[in-house]
Amino acid sequence: MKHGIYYAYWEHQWKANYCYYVDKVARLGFDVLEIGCGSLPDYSKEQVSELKKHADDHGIILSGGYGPTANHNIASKDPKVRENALDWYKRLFEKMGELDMRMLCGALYAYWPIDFSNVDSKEEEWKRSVEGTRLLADAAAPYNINLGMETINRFEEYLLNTADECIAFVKEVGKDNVKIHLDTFHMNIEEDDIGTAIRKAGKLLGHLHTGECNRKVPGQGRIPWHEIGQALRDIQYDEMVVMEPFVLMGGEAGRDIKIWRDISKGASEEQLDRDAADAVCFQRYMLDWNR
Ligand SMILES: O=C(CO)[C@@H](O)[C@H](O)[C@H](O)CO
Ligand SMILES: [Mn+2]
Repeated sequence: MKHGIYYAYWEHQWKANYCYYVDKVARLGFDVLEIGCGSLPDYSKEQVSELKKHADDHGIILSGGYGPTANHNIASKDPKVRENALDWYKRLFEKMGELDMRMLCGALYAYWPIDFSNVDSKEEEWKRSVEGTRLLADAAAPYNINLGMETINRFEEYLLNTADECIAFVKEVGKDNVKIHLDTFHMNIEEDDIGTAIRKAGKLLGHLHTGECNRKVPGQGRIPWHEIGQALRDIQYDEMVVMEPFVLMGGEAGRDIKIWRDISKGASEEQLDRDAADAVCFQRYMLDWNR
């Protein structure tokens, strides 16, 4: 099991200087840095090789998170949008390949966060999404990239809210590199039983995000970590566990994640760092059955 953190814990925008965060997370005791992929297709050769060198020098694995914008919606009603989205993802996969990135996760089956004033019937959306995801999977396969279909709560998404829905979706897509991606924050809202959801996902679970009920770092809240650790052991989960805390107001991230108060309580960067370092120790202890 590899333990990671999403860079946006420290940031307000959906892009950043990832070299800085590679250095930081290596120092704090992580194995993985998850980066926001929105800016990657436009990276120059130099930017790619600089980031790759940082990651290699620090022994950090990079994974990719992406909340697709509406113009990157692979399930859009508009065929032109779907076509442009696929082209954009192809450029992304090429860059991810150069960076040795093997996981892209998020609401890749549609876009995020959803504008609920403009939704189609779930059945129609699902059908287009299955087709679009198959195309994405075929484009990602030559680079050995797995796609994590993130199961997201009802206030942000409407296609995949529960593990059951994600299992059905991934099975229908039927591509080896399309995996289930669960997130403890969303599961806390939607699942009857978090352990059961993980066990049902079983070998199809390809990625896991962690965070408390209010998106603080693991260990500062009331998510049932013992139950999750037991379920991960039951399915012998051996992929990445990436914490995704969000505690800062403002910017694109504050708006999309809906942070309307300073959850960090004015924490300095040093304090955020200490909390992350404590959280990764906690997460290894609670979840890593193979440690
Ligand atoms: O859990 C979420 C959203 O609530 C994320 O994983 C999201 O997809 C990512 O933050 C976008 O970059
Ligand atoms: Mn998540």
